[in-house]
Amino acid sequence: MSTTDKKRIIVQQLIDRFGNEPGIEKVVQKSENYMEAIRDLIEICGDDPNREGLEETPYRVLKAFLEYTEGNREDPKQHLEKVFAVEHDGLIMVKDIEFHSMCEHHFAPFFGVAHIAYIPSEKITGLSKIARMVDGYAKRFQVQERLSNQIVDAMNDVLQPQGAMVVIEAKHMCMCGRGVKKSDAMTVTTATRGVFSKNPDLRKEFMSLLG
Ligand SMILES: Nc1nc2c(ncn2[C@@H]2O[C@H](COP(=O)(O)OP(=O)(O)OP(=O)(O)O)[C@@H](O)[C@H]2O)c(=O)[nH]1
Ligand SMILES: [Zn+2]
Repeated sequence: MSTTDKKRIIVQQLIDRFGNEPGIEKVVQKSENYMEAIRDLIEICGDDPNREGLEETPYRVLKAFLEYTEGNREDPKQHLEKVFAVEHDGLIMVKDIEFHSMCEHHFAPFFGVAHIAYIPSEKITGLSKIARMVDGYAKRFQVQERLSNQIVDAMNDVLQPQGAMVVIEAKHMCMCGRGVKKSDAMTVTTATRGVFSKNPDLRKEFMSLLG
């Protein structure tokens, strides 16, 4: 495939993602600048952007970044808005929700699992919708703490439960092959709202359900 064909594909992908919003030309221009910058980066790193394996890399990288940041182009709370009225007074937990995110400091992936629990008031939502909401916040340039808070706030704002809690366990690639190089380090964050903030027994129940 020729370079022109590949550029056309990227432009088409941009149009698919951004629609015909005013500003699309600007996005396309910035994308071209960015792809030139990636070629410069390859040179700065001491390699040849024209060699076969790297020739298409600027396009691949742009495509990959559009995918990593898909969540910027949606409001993840909307997934939760399809609610049901079911009487349930106990804890509802979805655990081991796999996610992949992107460290905003190094543009290195961080990934792991989110465990989410809530005690409803009147509204409950579909279980898969909770996982979709997690993806929407993960697919952005993130830090783990903000991801935890955005998830628990979405649960709290849309479902208005008695309380909600999230625990995230993740591995940060920026701490593995570079920098401090601690490949076994796992980062655990928690965020609580409502009754989970006030009641240590509920937090214990959450933790015991995690096993
Ligand atoms: N709190 C928090 N820190 C993060 C997260 N992801 C990456 N970091 C940290 O962000 C920090 C950025 O530190 P800087 O000193 O500005 O960057 P750096 O020189 O590349 O740091 P090193 O990684 O220590 O080499 C590092 O300590 C990372 O471990 C995250 O999700 N939450
Ligand atoms: Zn990082």
